[in-house]
Parts: sequence; structure tokens; C-alpha cells
Amino acid sequence: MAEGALDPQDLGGRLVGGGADDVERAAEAALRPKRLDEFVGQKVVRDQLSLVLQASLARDAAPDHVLLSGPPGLGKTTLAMIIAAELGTSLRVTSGPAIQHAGDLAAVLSSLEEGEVLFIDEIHRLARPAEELLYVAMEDFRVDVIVGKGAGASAIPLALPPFTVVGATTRSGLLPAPLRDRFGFTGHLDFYSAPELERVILRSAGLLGVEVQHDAAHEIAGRSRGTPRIANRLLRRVRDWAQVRGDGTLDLRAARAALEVYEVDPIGLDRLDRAVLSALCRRFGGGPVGLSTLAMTVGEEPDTVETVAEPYLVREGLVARTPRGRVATTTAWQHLGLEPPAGTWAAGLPDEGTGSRSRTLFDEV
Ligand SMILES: Nc1ncnc2c1ncn2[C@@H]1O[C@H](COP(=O)(O)OP(=O)(O)OP(=O)(O)O)[C@@H](O)[C@H]1O
Ligand SMILES: [Mg+2]
Repeated sequence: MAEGALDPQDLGGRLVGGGADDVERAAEAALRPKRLDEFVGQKVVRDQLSLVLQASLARDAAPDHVLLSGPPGLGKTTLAMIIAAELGTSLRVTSGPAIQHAGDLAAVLSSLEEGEVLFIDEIHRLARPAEELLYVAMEDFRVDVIVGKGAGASAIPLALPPFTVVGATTRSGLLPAPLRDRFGFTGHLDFYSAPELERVILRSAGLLGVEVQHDAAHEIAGRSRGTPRIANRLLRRVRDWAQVRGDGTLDLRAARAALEVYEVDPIGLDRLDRAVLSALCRRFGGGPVGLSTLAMTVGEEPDTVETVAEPYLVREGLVARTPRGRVATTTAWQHLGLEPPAGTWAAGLPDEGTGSRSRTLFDEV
């Protein structure tokens, strides 16, 4: 492996990754807010959703279909569950990748009961035939069941009771317009502020039955990359440290020591992020350098660098993507404790010369 390369295994349990595996999802279930007023932050989406739900309850009719978009770990699944709970109805869960054939979706749809909420996670990954079936179901509350094959096949319309689709996507730009248009309400979840994450941490600590001091919560929040899932995960690691190496108190010392053990730095960068920054500055003098060269230098696949490390580095203004490649900004040099060379990009400034701008993974490409 190249110098400074990372063991690919390290990425599996990446402490600051936005995604979650099955084990983590089980741990998360206990920490999920159950009602809208417990849901921290996202004031705009919360207010809008609250109106949609209250109006639906007042009319005693299923609300419009809801699309929730935003990066992993910001609360899309949590909100879907809250929608069903606030409506006092049950939630049926499926996902784009789980629906292989249109028939699978037809089976789910035809078993829905009146007023139920159907949650379709990763809705941008639905197969095309299933998507087309969904258009009709969402608009006309009908599925066309196909009987027979080839020229003799015929469609038998089956009426569905009113229901509400809640779709979740990390890539709303990949949703075809006809599907996007069928959602009456779209909520876009944004990264959380540090004070909001502190509230998430204090709330979770309460549910875990541990006491976390305010300065420790503040420290953890600052390293959580704007993401409640990461905040909860770091909190659990700090709790481990406090129990095993400390005196059980979740104080600032425990937070700092635990996060040092896990190599999460003060702004939430992990080894891969720092390896990318270090290669950019130390090896390539700040760039511009192409993605594949950069990836090779840190011993990773280009895709990993682009989807795992880069979005946060770009969002934090440490790296900019330019038509000629990646460049380190002054902030990146300073973060590594290095003096930026003359002419280094200032953080976050769009490249006006070429008319392009830095963009993140979640921008619509
Ligand atoms: N606003 C919030 N307040 C408190 N906790 C939250 C909030 N949003 C998310 N969480 C916590 O973060 C965890 C992850 O949230 P959730 O599973 O809803 O994210 P997601 O957007 O569905 O992610 P993915 O795209 O990976 O499916 C949950 O355990 C939940 O407890
Ligand atoms: Mg989810």
C-alpha cells in the first residue's frame, strides 16, 4: 500500500461515517425521538410538517405524500416513524433496493390499510417499472394488476384505500421529476448546528441513563460533523472510555481522551480525512490534483475518497473541487499546522474565474 495508506478494514466501522450498520441501527432505536416535539432542530421542516399533520388530522383524511431528503444520519427514518405516530396510524417499511420487481411493490400496496403510512427508504433506488406503478398508486390510489403474459396480458385495476407515502432519499437529485412531483410536501434536512447536537447528546445521555457534563457534550457536538447519528455514536464511545478507563464521569477529560483513542480530531476528521488533507498539502503542494491520483496516494478507491471523505472536507471549506482537480484551502493547511503557500485558495470561495463552484456529494449533479 502507498505511504500513509489506510487499512480498508478501517472503513467498515468508521466512527465518523454518516451511515449505520444493523448493529448500530438496533442501538439507535432506543434513542429515536418518538414525537415531533422531541425531535431536536430542523425547525423549518418540523413546523411545516406539523402543519401538514395537523391539517390532516383536522380533516380526518390521509395527508399528502411526504418526501424527506438529506444526508445520512440526519433523521429521515426517525421523522417517518414520527409521522405515523402523530397520525396515530401504523408504519409499513420498505426500501428501493428491497423492491426488485413491480410485483413486489404491487403486493405491498394492495395490502395497505386505510390511512397507513408506507415508508420507502432510499426511494431513488426503485427500479423503473416499480416507480411507474408507484406514480399511479400515489396519484390515483390504484394498482394495475397484470394478468397473463405477452400479447394476451391485461391489466386489472385494483382500487387502494387512501394512504400516505413517505419517501426518504440521500440523493434527491436522482429522483425522476414525475416521482418528485407526486409528493405534496418535501422536507430537506440540513446538517445540525453544534448547540442542536448538544441537545441531542444531552437527551440521548438521559435515555442511556448516564450523566454527561455540559462541556463534554459541547466537545462531542463539535466533533460530530453536524450529524445526530455521529453524535450518538461518539457519546457511546465516550461512555465506554469513562467506564473502562475513567471514573464513570462523562466529563471533558473523558470526551477528549476517548476521541483521541478513536482518532477523531477536534473538528471531527478521522484518519482517512486527514490522510487526504495531508497528501494534498504535503505531497502535492496543495493541488490541484486529480481524484484518482489523490486516492492512489492514500491507498483508497477513488469512490471511497469521493463519497466518504470529500463531502465533509468540501463542506467545511478544507478542500475545493475545481475543474482541474482538488485543492487544499488555507484552512486545510492551518488545520495540519502548516503555513499555506502564497496564492492558496481561501476557504469556501467559489472559483469565479471558471464560473464553477465547489459542490458536495449531496448537491444535485
Ligand atoms: N432531530 C433529532 N433529534 C434527536 N435525535 C435524532 C434526530 N435526528 C436523528 N436523530 C438520531 O440519529 C439517529 C439516526 O437518525 P435516522 O436513522 O433517522 O437517520 P436517517 O436520515 O434515516 O439516516 P439514513 O440516511 O442512514 O437512513 C437516530 O438514532 C436518531 O435517534
Ligand atoms: Mg434512514
